[in-house]
Amino acid sequence: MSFLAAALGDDLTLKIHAAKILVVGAGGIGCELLKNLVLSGFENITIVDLDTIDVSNLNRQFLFRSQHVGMSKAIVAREVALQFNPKATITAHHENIKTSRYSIEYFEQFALVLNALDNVDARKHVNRLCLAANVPLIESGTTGYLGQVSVIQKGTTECYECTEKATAKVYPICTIRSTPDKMVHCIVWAKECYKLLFGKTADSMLYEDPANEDKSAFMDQVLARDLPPAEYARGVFRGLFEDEIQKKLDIKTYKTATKMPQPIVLANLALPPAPVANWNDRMVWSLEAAAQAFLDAVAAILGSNDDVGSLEFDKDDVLAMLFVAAAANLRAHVFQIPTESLFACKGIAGNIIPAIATTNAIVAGLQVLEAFKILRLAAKSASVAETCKYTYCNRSWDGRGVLLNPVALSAPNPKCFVCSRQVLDLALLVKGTTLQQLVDHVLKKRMGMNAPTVSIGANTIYEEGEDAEESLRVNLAKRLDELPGGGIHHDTVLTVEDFSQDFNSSLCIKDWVPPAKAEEEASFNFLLGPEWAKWKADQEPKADVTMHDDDDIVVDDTPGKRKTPSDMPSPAHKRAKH
Ligand SMILES: Nc1ncnc2c1ncn2[C@@H]1O[C@H](COP(=O)(O)OP(=O)(O)OP(=O)(O)O)[C@@H](O)[C@H]1O
Ligand SMILES: [Zn+2]
Repeated sequence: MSFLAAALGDDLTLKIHAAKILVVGAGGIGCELLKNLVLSGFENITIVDLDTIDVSNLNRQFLFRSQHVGMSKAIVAREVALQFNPKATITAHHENIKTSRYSIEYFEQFALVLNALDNVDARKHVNRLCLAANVPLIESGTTGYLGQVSVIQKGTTECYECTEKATAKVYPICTIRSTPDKMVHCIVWAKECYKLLFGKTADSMLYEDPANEDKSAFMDQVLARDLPPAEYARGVFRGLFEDEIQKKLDIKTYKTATKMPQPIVLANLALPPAPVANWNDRMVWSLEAAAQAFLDAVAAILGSNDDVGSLEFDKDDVLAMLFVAAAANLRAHVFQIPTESLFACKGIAGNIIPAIATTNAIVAGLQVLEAFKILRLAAKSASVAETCKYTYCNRSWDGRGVLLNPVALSAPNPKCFVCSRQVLDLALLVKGTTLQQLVDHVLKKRMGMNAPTVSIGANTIYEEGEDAEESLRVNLAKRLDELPGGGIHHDTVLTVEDFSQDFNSSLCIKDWVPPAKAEEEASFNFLLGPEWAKWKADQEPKADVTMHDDDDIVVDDTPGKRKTPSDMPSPAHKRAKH
């Protein structure tokens, strides 16, 4: 430590010892970061992580060993890091950083916050709390060989939400529903199938009105929920992989296809006796094994889960993954697409890019260097924006022969609805939208709010959080135009607030009829801010413009890690629902 003190100087060394810092996340980056911080002389650290240690973490989260599997990441990370410097005070919390106890006042006690997270949602939340508490935030992320570190300070630098974090992939809906030609299409379909059978059925892209005479052949089997699980599983199998495919062949849906789909006749399969769940997950199943896995998974999910009807796919849920891998493989058999192992399916389903320990180590090291710069500044007149850098790791040497690229931090985006509090246009079909959809899809999922309050003028129509008025929940089921206080119409300005994040914004509603096709009826479309501006600009008459992506869907398979600029699709790419 004395060499370090000589290198850093007494002044900075003292500041490092005294600084109270918060680390959010004790995963791949967090373990490296905590180790670095302790070895750099930081002695007052709080670490928060909601997760427990999984065996798959051990290859890169070096504070953890096999005896720790199942234990809290934050608590084990604390115990192991203390061994590097027993004098340090490390406080560990096995909790979600979004819980109300981590309030703005809580954040105010820290000199610095360092993020080591893996999802955009938690990053947005910490971003808002750091802005509200006026504490500098050192943000980080890695995706395979790519990684970046940036520093956020209220009012002087870009915040985490000044630029759109656009990572969702877009697939044409007809490819998913009718003409898959890659395993990823089958997996997207299988995830929708999971929602159809075990989640919110009507929200699935595969759902069709049971009263519709032309509905797909599988709908009746899907809705026959009072059958015993094993019988139900066989019925759904026949509906999805035999009857529906045969029906489409009969009505010549595939007459121009180069490869004709082949229905799978369950009665003709010699199913293996052993349960497939015990097999090696790197093996590619035979058709019979995939069929058995499908039947087992459906029966097991129905038999073991009280939440059927509201389940959401999670790649780490063994039964959910078994179902998706089996359903995707069966569909791949039907469409003569090369099949994949459960392990490979999990990679595609979770959109996993393998984490690279070295990238995590580089990024965690860069975070500590930025922390040194911020502490050095404390008493001086220079600002974070002038001194700190946004640094990204390239995949290979760039034209100048560098792997690590430090660039100046950008100024706040004056159009940012978070740090510049701009009014945003929100276009949606007013008479086709409920308050619940607005709250779930726009306010929470898209705008990153945790406990939203919604008001029209002085009328609060909905609120969440501590002391929230429960009676307002009845408004969730109402259509926007039927809400109290005259309802929401074209050009109504809504105030949306989250007191826990010191966040507020105004949304100017634009009544918009999405040019949805029949397949899209079940999904909820909206355009927010720049997307609406682009939509309007695209409507201006132009010579010879081909609208090619009418029937695209956005597949929510966001890997959750922030990407480097070169890797980021443009915001317009994010929701190409034209
Ligand atoms: N809201 C949150 N509150 C606290 N910790 C969080 C929150 N969201 C994510 N984390 C933690 O951030 C860490 C991110 O680490 P990392 O990217 O290595 O993910 P992982 O879950 O360990 O690995 P993988 O996703 O590859 O299985 C995880 O330990 C995760 O539990
Ligand atoms: Zn911003």
